Amino acid sequence: MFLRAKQRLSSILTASERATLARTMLTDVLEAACSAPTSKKVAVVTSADDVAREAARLGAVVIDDGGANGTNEAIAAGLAKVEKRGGRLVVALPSDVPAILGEDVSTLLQAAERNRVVIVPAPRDGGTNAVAFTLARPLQPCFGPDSFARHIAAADRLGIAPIVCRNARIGLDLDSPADLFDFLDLSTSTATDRYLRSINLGERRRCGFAGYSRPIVDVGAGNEFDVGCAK
Ligand SMILES: Nc1nc2c(ncn2[C@@H]2O[C@H](COP(=O)(O)OP(=O)(O)OP(=O)(O)O)[C@@H](O)[C@H]2O)c(=O)[nH]1
Ligand SMILES: O=C(O)[C@H](O)COP(=O)(O)O
Repeated sequence: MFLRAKQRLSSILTASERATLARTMLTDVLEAACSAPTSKKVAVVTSADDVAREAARLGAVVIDDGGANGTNEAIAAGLAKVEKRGGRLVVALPSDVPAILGEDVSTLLQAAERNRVVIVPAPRDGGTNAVAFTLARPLQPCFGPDSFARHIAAADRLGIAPIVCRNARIGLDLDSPADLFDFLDLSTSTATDRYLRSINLGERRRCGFAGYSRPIVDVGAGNEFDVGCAK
């Protein structure tokens, strides 16, 4: 439910602004996923009616996650239904990475086609912002604290050396005020950028959120490739 989303932004956004941001980010992520030349179908996994309505309006298939408790249960519910409908290759994305481009989704699908498991790290917190894999050898979703390391271990359990795709657009999930400012600095042509500027977020930055510094978590060496940032 959009109104329950993005609680970590409560210090800088009102409840209504957080709900609008969540809905707007979903629009950007779905637009990118639907525009990816190699993606066949886009599904949104949710049990929230407002999210389901918005996803359907944006042309996505809606999969009811049966009230899943958290990302991992939701992804598992979604994968089960995608497989039943004949799905073969999937990219699992959160809805809070609005800088993502259609070509990024295609890159993940093509890499998963070749290598069977692709992991996109969230460099700021050791998390994971996307995984792609074949349903013949599905990767266990391990989202949560230190999920990047846990996804690497899950690929290892499959006997697969995953591709680590370090993509600055997908790697920026909007959880904190600093993430919002970093996102605005990308100056993307997204609905999320237009929305954040429409509520003068930059002004709030000047009123006391300046000077944010952020540690970068080293995701370690490996079978990696870098994708540049959006402009
Ligand atoms: N279907 C489903 N998706 C989820 C769930 N939890 C997280 N997600 C997805 O994962 C993304 C990233 O999760 P979070 O960063 O924790 O998003 P959030 O819960 O709105 O953020 P906070 O309230 O600040 O923790 C969300 O934008 C959703 O797309 C869930 O319980 N069910
Ligand atoms: O690794 C994860 O679970 C994702 O990056 C989401 O993490 P977050 O809840 O901190 O956004």
